Amino acid sequence: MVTSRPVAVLGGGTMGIGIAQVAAEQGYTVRLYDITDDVLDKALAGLRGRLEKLEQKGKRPAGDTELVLGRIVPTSTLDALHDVALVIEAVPEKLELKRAIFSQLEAICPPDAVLASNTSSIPITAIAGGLKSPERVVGLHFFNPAPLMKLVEVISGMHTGAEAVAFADAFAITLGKTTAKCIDTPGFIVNRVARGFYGEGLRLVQEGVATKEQIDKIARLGGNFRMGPFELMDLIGIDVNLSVSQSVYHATYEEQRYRPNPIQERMVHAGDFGRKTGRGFYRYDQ
Ligand SMILES: C[C@H](O)CC(=O)SCCNC(=O)CCNC(=O)[C@H](O)C(C)(C)COP(=O)(O)OP(=O)(O)OC[C@H]1O[C@@H](n2cnc3c(N)ncnc32)[C@H](O)[C@@H]1OP(=O)(O)O
Ligand SMILES: NC(=O)c1ccc[n+]([C@@H]2O[C@H](COP(=O)([O-])OP(=O)(O)OC[C@H]3O[C@@H](n4cnc5c(N)ncnc54)[C@H](O)[C@@H]3O)[C@@H](O)[C@H]2O)c1
Repeated sequence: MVTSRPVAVLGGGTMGIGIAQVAAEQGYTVRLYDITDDVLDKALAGLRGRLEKLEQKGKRPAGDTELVLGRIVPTSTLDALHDVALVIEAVPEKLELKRAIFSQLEAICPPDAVLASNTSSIPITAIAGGLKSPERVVGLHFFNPAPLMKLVEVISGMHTGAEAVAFADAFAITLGKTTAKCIDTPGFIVNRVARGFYGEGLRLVQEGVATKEQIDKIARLGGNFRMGPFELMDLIGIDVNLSVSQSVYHATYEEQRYRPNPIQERMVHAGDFGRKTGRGFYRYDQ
């Protein structure tokens, strides 16, 4: 462990709950913040269900579920973050929302706390812009599902300090992750590389070349990907994926190869966000 003080995770959605889980598994006390107690209850009930299942299968030691959950303290007030050493923000991929939260964090958290964002694509420099101490803002980009994926990108914004990078990097390593340091470039590394995977899959469907089912199967069997692009977009969240596409597109001064696809936009309008809403490119039991 890099600190005995609590760490905070902001947002108990797809990513936040997974990050809270891995931190709690390594002994960190986690303050999990979300907007309502109801959202927090649902997030923790989902985590309990997943942990209990693994415990029943003998994949985790008896009593482990209670131990891990006991270290996650839910809160719907930001003031509860007054004693943390590190914040990992995982709220929706919207710049204005993130900026508003970071400005509150700066006033509430101890002056030495490192403020990290799990953003997929928003420049760390833009999240830190306007803060009094941008040197403590860093990107800590986990991958979905956070408990299983080994990589974490550690991103330096224009004014990120070496101490914040070192602390965030060391923290991720204590979670058993492999880190990749990178500068604040649109989509960082993985999301930049992956734009073609989703974008070309969507174009093939639009052109009537193949169905989403065929493309997913071919990607799995012919490319040895764990999931095809449509299965993966459903896992990530169509809303999140669209935001990432928009963000990379705008950050590259509208390079055509990154242009978001209207199929994604229509699905977001319809509320078909993928696994988390039960319907995306495929249907899921809720
Ligand atoms: C957009 C962002 O900025 C960046 C990103 O995150 S891009 C997305 C990166 N992620 C990927 O590419 C994921 C690719 N897919 C996969 O790795 C796998 O398909 C998968 C791990 C999601 C599911 O695995 P799969 O074998 O198909 O299904 P499943 O049998 O349900 O799960 C396998 C194991 O993972 C566990 N698991 C699945 N989802 C989990 C979750 N959310 N949390 C914890 N454990 C999970 C299951 O419990 C199961 O464990 P067991 O074998 O010990 O019983
Ligand atoms: N989904 C992915 O595959 C993935 C992977 C890596 C990084 N990310 C990034 O992580 C962040 C979160 O993504 P997600 O997929 O977990 O989103 P999500 O939609 O699943 O969850 C977002 C959570 O934030 C909460 N929230 C909304 N407004 C809030 C506020 N003002 N304060 C606190 N919480 C608030 C919501 O209630 C929800 O629980 C985004 O920046 C996203 O780009 C996502």
